Amino acid sequence: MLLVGLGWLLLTDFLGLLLPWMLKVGVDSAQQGAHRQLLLAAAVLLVGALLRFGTRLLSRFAFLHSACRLEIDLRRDLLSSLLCREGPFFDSHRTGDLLSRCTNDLSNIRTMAGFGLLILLNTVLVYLLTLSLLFSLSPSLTLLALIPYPLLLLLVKYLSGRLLTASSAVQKGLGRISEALEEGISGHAVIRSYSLHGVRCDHFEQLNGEYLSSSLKLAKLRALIGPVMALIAPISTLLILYFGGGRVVAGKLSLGELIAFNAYLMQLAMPTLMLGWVLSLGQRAMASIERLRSLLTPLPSTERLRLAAASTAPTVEIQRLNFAYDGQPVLKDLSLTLTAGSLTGISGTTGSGKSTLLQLLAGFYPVKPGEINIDGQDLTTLDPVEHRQRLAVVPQEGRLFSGTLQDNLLYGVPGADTELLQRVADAVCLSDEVAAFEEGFSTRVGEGGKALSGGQRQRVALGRALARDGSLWLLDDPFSHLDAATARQVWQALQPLLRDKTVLLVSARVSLLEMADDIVILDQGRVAEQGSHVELLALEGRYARLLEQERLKQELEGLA
Ligand SMILES: Nc1ncnc2c1ncn2[C@@H]1O[C@H](COP(=O)(O)OP(=O)(O)OP(=O)(O)O)[C@@H](O)[C@H]1O
Repeated sequence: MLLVGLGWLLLTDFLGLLLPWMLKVGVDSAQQGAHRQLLLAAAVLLVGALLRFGTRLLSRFAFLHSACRLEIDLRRDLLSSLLCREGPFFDSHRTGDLLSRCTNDLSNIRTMAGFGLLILLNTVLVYLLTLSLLFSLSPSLTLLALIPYPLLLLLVKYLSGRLLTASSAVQKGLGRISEALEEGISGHAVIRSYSLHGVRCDHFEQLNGEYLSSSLKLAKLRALIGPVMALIAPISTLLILYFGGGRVVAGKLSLGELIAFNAYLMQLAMPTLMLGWVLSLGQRAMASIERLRSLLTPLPSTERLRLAAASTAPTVEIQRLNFAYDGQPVLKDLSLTLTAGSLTGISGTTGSGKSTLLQLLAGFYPVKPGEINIDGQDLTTLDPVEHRQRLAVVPQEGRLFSGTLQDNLLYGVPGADTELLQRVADAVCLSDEVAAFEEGFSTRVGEGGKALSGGQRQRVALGRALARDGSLWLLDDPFSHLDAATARQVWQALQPLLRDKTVLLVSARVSLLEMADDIVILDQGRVAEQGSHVELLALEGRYARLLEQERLKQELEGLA
């Protein structure tokens, strides 16, 4: 597409050369009283102008078309690259900033790749073609006309550095504004309930102020470029008028040639002016490319093992697992074995590292070689995509996606039949509520599932995992939003379906762990107690206390 555009551009610029030449022929013919030649020159001029209109249109369309395709390709690569990133990446990048890169930065690159590139190539072509014609008309006059141009080059060099710095500052500011907007909109309920409307607006005002001052700085620089460059054309014209006029008087140059010379020189003026604009555009695009480069850099690929039998329940061995966020230790020397097809329950104090353990098993954060083995294979050597294909993960806040209940329940198995949908809904005790919705499974859940209750959201997230039918289940407190009776009912309905799976269930409600083959109580990243329900009761330790507390709480709630 670019090559086609370049072809049309070349034709446009060739036709551009014809026009001043016809002016020369016309003026010289008029001076000699050759009426027919004058008419012919005028006719060629008219046809040339019309043709140029067409070729210019086609060249622009081709360049803009290719830029749009580039933007689409880059956006697709960006999303695909973002979705491959692990937990640490998302911990260190803000959503608003990432959104700004996927919108504002891409738009800067598209503008440069479309109009910017068109103007740049046009400038090069016009300069090459026009200069060769100018030289053929009068080499000495051409050299005179070019006197101011080295000044232009120096100016371009000086301004480009300053423009790049100013553009980066503007784009960073835009990233901060997007971030504040994103947080303001998604956190609107908290902001209003804490009456922080004024505070947030003041903060936004401050960010806007910073953005304004960096934008003004950039605008001043950009405003300066055009007028400074516009000075160059008149200097050249002045020199040509004085020295060229002298030659016409001396009879060394025809009037037509002087007029054509000046017209060609004028043709250089526009691209020269546009060069300033392209320069600032180019610097903005360079700053954007820099911001996108880190996101688009492919992750280092290591030779990963293919899974032997991903569909059978695996045995997971955790050996002396240590993990820290930013140097802050969370899991310390943790060792645990989940035998194939067993149910392991985990409870413990808040912040003891339960969710972290699940995230590590899902491969969201890197672990050291040998710390986690699945079916005897080191997790760090496994193909992450294949590893995740056997997972059924229910995170603490099971995020739903805009769409219908059906879309969400079958999210992991698009295109599955409605029979599966009904089975899944039955298994997570959601069928009665779905039947009560006017539109049944076609009910829209709203952004993030906000049209559903917390308990319904959790059951949809459970159903989504069930439909996926993984062999390693990682459940992170999936019943926390359900009342004790419903939680027990859902868990009892679910258990028979998980019989041949390896399941790790984190639950703050220890009573749900009674049926587990192995129960682990975590405390500050270490195993505080481990055993079966009977063994831990006999121990009369933390587990027994937690169970008793829960029983008393339920009795009190019952009395109330
Ligand atoms: N992405 C993160 N970046 C930095 N620190 C984190 C991150 N996620 C968790 N932590 C910290 O790690 C510790 C363990 O958190 P984790 O969520 O694993 O605990 P938990 O046992 O699941 O807690 P809860 O029962 O409250 O859900 C906490 O101190 C928490 O502040």
